[in-house]
This record gives sequence, C-alpha cells and structure tokens, in this order.
Amino acid sequence: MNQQEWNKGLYVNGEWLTLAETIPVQNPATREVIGSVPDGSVKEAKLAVDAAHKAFEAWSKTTAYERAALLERWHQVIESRLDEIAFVMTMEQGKPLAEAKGEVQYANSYIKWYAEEAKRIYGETIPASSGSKRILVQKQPVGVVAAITPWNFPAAMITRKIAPALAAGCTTVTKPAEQTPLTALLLAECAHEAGIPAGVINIVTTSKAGEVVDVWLDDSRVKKLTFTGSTPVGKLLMRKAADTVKKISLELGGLAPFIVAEDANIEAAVKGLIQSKFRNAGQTCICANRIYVHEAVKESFLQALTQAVEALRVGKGTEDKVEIGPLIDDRAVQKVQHQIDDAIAKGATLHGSPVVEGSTGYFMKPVVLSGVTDDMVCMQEETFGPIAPVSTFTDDQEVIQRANATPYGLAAYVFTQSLTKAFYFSENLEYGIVGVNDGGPSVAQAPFGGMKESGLGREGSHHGLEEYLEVKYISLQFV
Ligand SMILES: NC(=O)c1ccc[n+]([C@@H]2O[C@H](COP(=O)([O-])OP(=O)(O)OC[C@H]3O[C@@H](n4cnc5c(N)ncnc54)[C@H](O)[C@@H]3O)[C@@H](O)[C@H]2O)c1
Ligand SMILES: O=C[C@H](O)CS(=O)(=O)O
Repeated sequence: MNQQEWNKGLYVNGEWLTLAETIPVQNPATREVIGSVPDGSVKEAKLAVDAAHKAFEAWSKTTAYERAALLERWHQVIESRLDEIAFVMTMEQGKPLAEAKGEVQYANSYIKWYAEEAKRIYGETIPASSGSKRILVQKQPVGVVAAITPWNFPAAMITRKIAPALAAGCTTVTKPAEQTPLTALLLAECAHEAGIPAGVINIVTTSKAGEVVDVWLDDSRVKKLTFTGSTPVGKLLMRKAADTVKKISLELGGLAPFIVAEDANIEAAVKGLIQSKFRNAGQTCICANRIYVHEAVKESFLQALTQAVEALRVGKGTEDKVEIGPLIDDRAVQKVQHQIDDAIAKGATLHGSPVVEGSTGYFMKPVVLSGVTDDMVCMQEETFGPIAPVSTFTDDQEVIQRANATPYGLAAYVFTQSLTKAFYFSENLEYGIVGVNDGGPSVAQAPFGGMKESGLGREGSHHGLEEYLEVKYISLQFV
C-alpha cells in the first residue's frame, strides 16, 4: 500500500468520508505513526444509523439466497486480498504475519459459515389445541445492529458479528477499536467491492468511543448491541442499553484456568499451553491465565515448559519466523510488568526475563513463573500478556473449586488421558468453552461465549445467528 492508502476515510452509506480531525494509527513494534483515519463524532454516528435504518427496509426483504450470495462474494474478495489485510493488521496490531494471515482466514470462515447458515433460518408449526387454529413460528431480523469491537482481533471480532447480522437480514453500524481501525476499513472495502449495498455495513472510526456509542445506545432505531471487550465496559454498555431495551450480546473478559492432571501427556500439555498462552503475545480473551499442575508431574512439566518458552522468537511481526510480537501499547507492558513484580514479591520464582534489550516497540519476552499462589495478581486479574504463572494442586476436586473461584467463566482447559477425568472436569468447570487436550478451540462452527461475568450470548455456530433474530408467533384462526 502506498502512503496515501494508509490514510483512510470512514465508511458510511456506501461512501468514504474524510474529516479535518484524524486519529493517528501507530505501529506497536516501532511506535511509528503509519497512517490515519477520521476521528468521527456524534454527527457521523447519526449518519451511520440513518444509513443503516434506511438500508434495512430493502435488505430485510432480500431472500436468504440473495444474502448468502453476497456474503459468499465478500468471502471471495477478502480471500483475494488476504495478504494485504494481514500485512495491515500486523502493522497496526503487531501480531506476527503468520498469525495475522491465520486471523484473516479465521475471520473469513465466519462469513463463509453464515453465508450457508442464512439459508437455514427455519421457523416451525406447532399443533394447536384448537381445531380452528394453526400455530406458526417465524424468525425475523431484529433490525439495526450496533457492533463495538476490540483491538486484539481486528478482523475476526468484526466478521463474527457482521456476518450473522447480515445473514439474518439486519443492517449494521460498527465502531472498531481506535488502535486498529485500518483492518476494519479494509473489510468494508471488500464488502463494497463484493456489492453489499450501501448502508448495510457502516464503519465509524473514532477516539471518542463513549460519544459515538452513546448516540447508538440512545437511538431507538438501533435494536441490538453486540459488544466484545472488557467486562467493565460491557457492564457499562449493558446498563445504557436498558433504556431502550435493546437485545444485547456481550463477549467479555476471561481468566482461563489451564489444568494439567496427574495422568496428562506432558508433551501435549506443554504444546497446548504454548498454543493457548502465547497466541497474540498472550493478548486473547481465552489465553491460559492460571496454570494448575498436579504436584506429581510438576517438575517434568516445568522443565519442558521453560525450555519451550525460552525457544520462542520475539520480534517485529513482519520478521521471518517471529512467534511473539509486541504488546499493543505501553500501558499493557506496565500492567504485565506489575503482575510479574507482584508475583515475585509474594514468593514466586521467575524463569527468564521479560526485558527485550534495545527494543523500540512495546516488546516483552515470554516468561514462566513457578511457586505461584492464588493471592497473586496474575491469578486474579486478566494478564493479557506473555506470562505463564504455574501453581500446583494435589486433588482434582480442590483444583476445580480454585478454577471456578472467579467472576469469569469464558474458557478453561484440562489435559488428561482419562475419559472419566475429561468428563468430570469439563462438566464441573463453570466456563462457556472447555478445551480437553485442546489449546485452540476457536472455530466458526462452534458456539463461542462465556458464563458469569464473561458475557451473554454466543457467537459462531447456529447459536450465533439467533442473536440477530426475533421469534414471531402467528396464531391463525379459521372463521
Ligand atoms: N470474549 C471475547 O470474545 C473477547 C474477545 C476479544 C477481547 N475480549 C476482551 O476485550 C478486552 C481487551 O480489549 P479492549 O482493550 O479493546 O477492551 P475495551 O473494553 O477497552 O474496548 C473494547 C471496545 O469498546 C470501546 N469502548 C471502550 N470504552 C467505551 C465506552 N465507555 N463506551 C463505549 N465504547 C467503549 C473501545 O473503543 C473498543 O472498541 C479484554 O478484556 C479481552 O478479554 C473478549
Ligand atoms: O480474544 C478473544 C477472541 O475471541 C479469541 S478467538 O480468536 O476467538 O480465539
């Protein structure tokens, strides 16, 4: 992309708008400004709802097959621009290019999945208790959807919302994270190129998140809020959405326990932990956050884990074979460093050093902490960084109680070779997602979401489509 292309307009009603006020986009690996996007405000927020509301009239009347064909076309266009989108994602979010390509494909798999699911929005007929009546149940699109998304998966968190919304016949207004707007606008470019009509997808980039989202929450034409981000912000938006009784979906914070049972395959457990813990430099909502290893296998596990962590390559996402990119900003680095300092102060042992000598970006080397206890901050708060805190246990029931002792309930992991243990753990862990011998459970065909304060609703699978549908009951009486 040439320099001009790094300065993009926001996308409303099928047009690209530029504003005098802009937001700089920073490369977290170099701290350099690589581009800019418009700093949208109340005016652009209202324009977006106007466009989505107007487009809903026609879009909601299209057939499932017409919507499916356009989603399929969008999928094809993204596929054709995969390398470009991945490169831009690496430049604005920092993840290694290989991971960015993986995310674009993962994001695109939701579009593919919902292109197919659009044709399977079934209703039902129910036997009536009166011979003169017939009972029909229809599914109809909820209407205009407001989507708010985070920076850690700049593509997937957007398509995981927009694809089912469009499949259901809804139209959308989206506010991407201020740190990663370019990927969102590239997805909109692909949708525009695919022929998705003006007003069906609207992207408002802004540094004034509260102002823009408040416009959408206050507007009764917006029927649904779907939010992915931190639990505190999710609670705030949930309260505000109540004023107009909007349908809501929340994908919030996690604090994933990763349990290595006495009979675990240690090699598989270490491989699964590396996959879960260090993906996106530890900046995912389902990263292993608390590692519990059975006392009987602690030494062999720790030795294998520290060797594997030491071998991980840290660097810019554009450099070959890099596995760990930078964190998103300096605040993230400070938060992770605080958790390391707190753990050491409370008696943990640090294996390795987080310091990257002479780095220009927000880099931290992955480290392991052993001798960790539940009173340490890294075992109580989402880390969102490359720390692997290892605690031990002796009794399965005890470790399940410890794993469940948190307001969060998004993802959990257990490694065991026993079918009995696999079911005992997975059925007693209070989490929406349980990986059994699997450190990477996320796929479009499965329902992704949390229990407790990790969220409401599900994304992916046919469950994810229901979030954008109203159920209408038609009672038909013969007269
Ligand atoms: N459960 C999931 O699927 C999932 C996926 C990705 C990230 N997350 C969570 O997201 C968090 C990291 O992402 P983040 O730092 O972008 O979260 P965040 O909550 O700070 O921001 C998320 C989005 O909300 C917007 N926002 C922030 N404050 C707002 C306000 N007052 N009003 C309206 N909008 C506001 C931001 O601009 C951004 O677009 C972590 O807690 C992570 O666990 C969860
Ligand atoms: O960070 C949270 C994402 O939802 C993780 S995943 O990409 O869905 O695995």
